[in-house]
Amino acid sequence: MTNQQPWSREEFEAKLRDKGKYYHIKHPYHVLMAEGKLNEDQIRGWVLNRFYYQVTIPRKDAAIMANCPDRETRRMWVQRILDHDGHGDDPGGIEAWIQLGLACGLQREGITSLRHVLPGVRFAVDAYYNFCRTAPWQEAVCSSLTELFAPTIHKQRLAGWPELYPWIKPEGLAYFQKRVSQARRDVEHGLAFTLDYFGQSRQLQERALEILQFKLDVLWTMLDAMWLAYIDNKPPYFNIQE
Ligand SMILES: O=C(O)c1cc(C(=O)O)c2c(n1)C(=O)C(=O)c1cc(C(=O)O)[nH]c1-2
Repeated sequence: MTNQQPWSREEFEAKLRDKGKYYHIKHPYHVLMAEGKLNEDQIRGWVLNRFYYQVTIPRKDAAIMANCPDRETRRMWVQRILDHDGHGDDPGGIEAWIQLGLACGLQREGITSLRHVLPGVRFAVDAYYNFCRTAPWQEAVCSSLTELFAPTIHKQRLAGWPELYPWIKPEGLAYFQKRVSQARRDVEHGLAFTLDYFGQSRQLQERALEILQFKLDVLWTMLDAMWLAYIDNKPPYFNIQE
């Protein structure tokens, strides 16, 4: 418990943004990816595993809505579900991610079956889902704020991949293009809400930083599991003789 004065809105925002130094853009797996040093299987492994994150996002957003009695917030939040699941003529982000997989030479069924998802990735993503399902909805809103840092990583892939990974069909990159503006819009709402709600006391502000760190841990841990499996070639049970 702290009885200290809350940080000013600007100071609080700066502290949230400073968490960007722990974003998964800095993880060695992403660093290799951005340098064009991943082989085809390492890119495919990432796409297959990240698919579990993609399909879980609209489920966690639906859980947040179910917990949220505020109609105005729900009216904003529902857009996130539509972005990923699609609506009307828009096939949505999950389908766009499948198209990325196909552009990398994967089969649709291999992606959607989730059979290539590593246990460590599953546990990390499930931890995010369960947090959003069980935490107060205000905390769940705050946990989406890693999206503050997402446009940079999407733009990095859009700029780099065509030259670094010419074997990936360029139409597969449409997901990243879409997310640049969608993440900006999401974060405008999520950040304003967090600054207002968690800005009420120093204790709440510190809680917001803790929640953001938890989410950074989720993203980092997903890549740790992928590193062990696809860079070190030590997937679970690799040393067990049948
Ligand atoms: O490719 C990425 O590095 C990345 C990161 C994140 C993120 O920071 O959580 C998201 C996404 N992509 C993304 O595409 C996405 O739709 C998304 C939703 C959320 C969220 O927490 O609600 N994060 C992210």
